Amino acid sequence: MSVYGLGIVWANGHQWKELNKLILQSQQTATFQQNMQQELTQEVNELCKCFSPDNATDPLDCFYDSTLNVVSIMVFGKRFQYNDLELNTLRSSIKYIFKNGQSLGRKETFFSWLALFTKSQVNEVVGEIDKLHGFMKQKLENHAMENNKKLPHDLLAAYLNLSESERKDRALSEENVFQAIVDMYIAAYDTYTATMIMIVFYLLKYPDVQRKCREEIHKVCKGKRPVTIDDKDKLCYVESTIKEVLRIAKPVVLAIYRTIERSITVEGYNIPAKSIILFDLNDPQIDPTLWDNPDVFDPDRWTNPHKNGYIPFGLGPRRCVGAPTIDLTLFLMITNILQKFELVPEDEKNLPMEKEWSGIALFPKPFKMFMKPVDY
Ligand code: HEM
Repeated sequence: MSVYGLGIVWANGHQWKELNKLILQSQQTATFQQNMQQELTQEVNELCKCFSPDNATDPLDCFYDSTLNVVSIMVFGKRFQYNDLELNTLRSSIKYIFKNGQSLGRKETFFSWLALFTKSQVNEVVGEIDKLHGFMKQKLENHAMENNKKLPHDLLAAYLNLSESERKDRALSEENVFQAIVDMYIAAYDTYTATMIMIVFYLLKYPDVQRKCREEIHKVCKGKRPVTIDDKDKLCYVESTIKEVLRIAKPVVLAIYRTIERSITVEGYNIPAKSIILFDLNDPQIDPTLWDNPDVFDPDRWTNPHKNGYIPFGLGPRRCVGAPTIDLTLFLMITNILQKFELVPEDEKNLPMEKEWSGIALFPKPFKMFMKPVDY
């Protein structure tokens, strides 16, 4: 199988536009959001079972599995059980590709990558991608049999809902869509995991912020009902806390690189055509001309909405294609965890602010934590 030029991340022009439209549209239906909410409620319950009130646990592995499940809900409409065979297959393939072949789709990087790896290693990555395409094909066939075309609540259903002629377009061929799905898993793997872990880290580091979040949740969601999408506007302090972590901790620092077609001049510097541009998403988020005391973690700063300088998901047409859902997902995951559990660090004196760079995202240094049930 050749994977050159397939998928969304390394595509341009018509192919990129069509895949971007399909993925964004699939997230916009009310049925998508309802299904997301339903599946995430289960996801939170299962994720919390990985933790205990008495034994401290490192959250990393569970959070990686949870990331795979978030993308699986978006794509297939369903999460997997943590011990499910299908999740094991997905995990091992994504991990392998992530470690060994992130830039496989791009020809020039593919060749420099080839120089570093033997032919059999290259074949192995392509083999893993091939396996994933087979997995997607099976899922697509199952979806077609389930006949849920009328109310699509995931990407595969939205794809099946396209007309015959739309699917004849090469940009929306099965193998292109399957590779875009692989791209989604790869794009989410470190970014979403690092973001969840970072939010939890700040809640451990700032127990007063955690307490205020929980108080707000209990006040708004009187009784034991789970937090829902409709509560989003009412839980302003939790929303502000999530935003403030994304601003100050910048789990994802760099946008994906772009090339420019024509030469341009920026502040007196000439940038020639075909230059590769990589911009730093962190800089505007801590720019003292845009933010008061930018180095201070202060969720209350969001009481006055900020328009400029907040770009954790990138900007422009190539902004993160998962962003509309991720905003919702982070909210539902964090609120539903905090509603039921107090997050307690194993050692509160050992939560250093230094971060570890994975090559894609910034993670806190490893830590362990307890989850203690709270009365509500
Ligand atoms: C909190 C979690 C996430 C953060 C902070 C994040 C951030 C980003 C950023 C900064 C970019 C580059 C944007 C640019 O170049 O301007 C990006 C691209 C992308 N993200 Fe995310 N992302 C997250 C989660 C996800 C998830 C869950 C998915 C998949 C479902 C996803 C799919 C993608 C894809 C496919 C691209 C490439 C888009 C393109 O090439 O047009 N991301 N993301």
